[in-house]
Amino acid sequence: MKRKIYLEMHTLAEARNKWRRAVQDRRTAVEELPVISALGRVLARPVTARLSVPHYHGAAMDGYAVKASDTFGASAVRPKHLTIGQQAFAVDTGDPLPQGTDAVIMIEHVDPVDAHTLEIRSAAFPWQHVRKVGEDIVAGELLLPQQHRLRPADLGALLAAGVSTVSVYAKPRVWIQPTGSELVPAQDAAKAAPGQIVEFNGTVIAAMVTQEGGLALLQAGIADDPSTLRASMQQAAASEADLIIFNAGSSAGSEDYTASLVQDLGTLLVHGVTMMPGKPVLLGILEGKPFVGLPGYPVSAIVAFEQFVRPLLYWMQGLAEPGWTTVEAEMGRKMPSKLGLEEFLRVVVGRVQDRLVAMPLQRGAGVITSLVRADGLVQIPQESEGINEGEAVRVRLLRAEEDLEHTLVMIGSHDNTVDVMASELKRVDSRLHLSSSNVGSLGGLLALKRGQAHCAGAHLLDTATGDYNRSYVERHLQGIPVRLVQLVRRRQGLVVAPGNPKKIQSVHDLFRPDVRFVNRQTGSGTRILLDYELAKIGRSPEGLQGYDWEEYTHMAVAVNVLSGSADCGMAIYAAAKALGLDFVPVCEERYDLVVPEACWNDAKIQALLRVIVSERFRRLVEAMGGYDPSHSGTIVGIWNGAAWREADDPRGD
Ligand SMILES: Nc1nc2c(c(=O)[nH]1)N[C@H]1C(S)=C(S)[C@@H](COP(=O)(O)OP(=O)(O)OC[C@H]3O[C@@H](n4cnc5c(N)ncnc54)[C@H](O)[C@@H]3O)O[C@H]1N2
Ligand code: MOO
Repeated sequence: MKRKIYLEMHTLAEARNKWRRAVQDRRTAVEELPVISALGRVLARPVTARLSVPHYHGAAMDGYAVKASDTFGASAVRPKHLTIGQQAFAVDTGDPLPQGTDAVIMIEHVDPVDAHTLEIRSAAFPWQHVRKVGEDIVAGELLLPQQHRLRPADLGALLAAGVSTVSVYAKPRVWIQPTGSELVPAQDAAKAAPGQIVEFNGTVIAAMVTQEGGLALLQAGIADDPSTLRASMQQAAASEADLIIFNAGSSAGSEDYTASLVQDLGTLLVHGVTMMPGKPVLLGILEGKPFVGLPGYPVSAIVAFEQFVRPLLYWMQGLAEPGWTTVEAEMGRKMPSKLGLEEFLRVVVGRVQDRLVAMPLQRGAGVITSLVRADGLVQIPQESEGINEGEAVRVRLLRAEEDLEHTLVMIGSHDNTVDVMASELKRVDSRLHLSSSNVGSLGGLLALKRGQAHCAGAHLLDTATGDYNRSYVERHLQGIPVRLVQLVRRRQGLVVAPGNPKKIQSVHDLFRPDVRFVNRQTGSGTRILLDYELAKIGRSPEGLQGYDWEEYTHMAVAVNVLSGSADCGMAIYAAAKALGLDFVPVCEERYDLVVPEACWNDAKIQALLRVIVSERFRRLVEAMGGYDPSHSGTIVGIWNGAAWREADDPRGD
């Protein structure tokens, strides 16, 4: 089969219009359902009431049923007497009115004179405290229109009106076919070899189908060779499914045959939309059934689903596509975007000092956790070259709007203890949510300067003093009062092969001719730390084998040690632990929370401070290894915007 490159690309608006024109009028079959199992379903026909409700005149209060005309003239000065059993009949709420009565007097408003007589001090008006026939529902009236989605109260009205079954649109049945020879089932995740990928998009897509009212028919992954794909497409087309989704194999790769097959077996409407993520999405009709090829990258698949599958699931049940909840926020960082591509940016959102701030997360379409962590999505129109820092943007929320009030925005350098903080905050108050965006330590300080975060995480070593963060605060936060709160001390050291075969004990050993080192990139905190350690022993990097070999992450350093390419490298303990390597501690660095004075009394910050001084937090952090939390929560400096004031009271007040 010939390799298929995109047909002409469509803009998102064009593609959505074309799709709407092609499939908007499709409806699923109509089925008859018992009312008790019809919650959330959409009526295919109007429903009229079979019975009136109530179907008899009934008492609306506990008391006595009377004929109103018998009570006329009663007053406080001229009370009237009624004979029980002849003029007044005891009734409870809901009882039918005895023959000849037309009103109820509440029990509180009658005075018994004797066993047979009541005294009343005011007249009853006709139909007082009576639920008349048909007060609620009149037999034959329209109870609910068609295309109405049933809610709990609707079910009650239907049953009361004598309607026990309803005609509803069948849930759209959605065939979901993950494709790719590299896929392995999730239960074999631990056995996946390089090049093999755990199949999870199928589950994500099925969950979205369920959430939007469809019925997911999730298939096991299949190899993406043309004959297997063709056979499974034919099977899907012949099935009971109303809509077919194939996942992956949508782009231009040599194994991406889906587009050609759809063209072969049906009609290809769209292949390629100027959106990101989701560009290679494919729309067509396969033997009369709508067909959507969702891209393989998980974020692309989700974004494309929202644009093309979600509306169809509603149309198929006769509903318009519902809108999204959006809020206006201020963009925390400049985000350039490609002209001609509609971009969907994942952001964290929180209210900082009365402004809603949106901070972008990772952009990669393969990063599923960017959607796990995101509070919202910002759509950058294709005619825009990006968003400037401080610009107002519309954010489509992925969480409830009121959650934003309980979101603590943390910006700066990431560390594993931040995750412990986040989960502990939730434990003490399930509403509290820590949203963090990793922009590096310095980026965090700059965000504080712009008032865009409740706190920042920083570990900036001043090589002149050996102290952390202070000189950087002095330089970058002039006029912005902040407090430095120690979060943890974190161990940095030499990652070595298991058993430390080269007996590397300290940075002195890095100069041995039999030791090959792997370094971190210039400007990284760890590189600054190494240089600092070398300076402390009076050595220049000269003669250190591998000093110029730069890797960009702690894990990349550790991987080189694991593979034997290097004998050691400098990294945090967690990186060594993750790969089962040994670790020779070299020094500890301080990781601080930088909290603006303006946020200090914010309830979320106070909750965070309580968490990090807790015994439980210390235990959890200690258990991870490589951390010293013994001074967590200590205020290590109070900066008034121009000068430092020392503080050793752990809570500062
Ligand atoms: N030369 C070009 N290459 C690519 C283009 C392009 O225009 N020209 N487009 C890129 C874009 S944009 C996207 S998005 C991806 C889409 O790729 P496919 O739809 O063809 O999917 P695969 O290549 O098979 O898979 C990509 C990637 O997705 C993950 N994946 C796939 N299936 C699953 C699954 N069931 N569960 C979890 N994860 C899955 C996996 O990481 C694959 O590696 O193409 C670019 N390439
Ligand atoms: O457009 Mo692809 O869907 O980003 O990665």
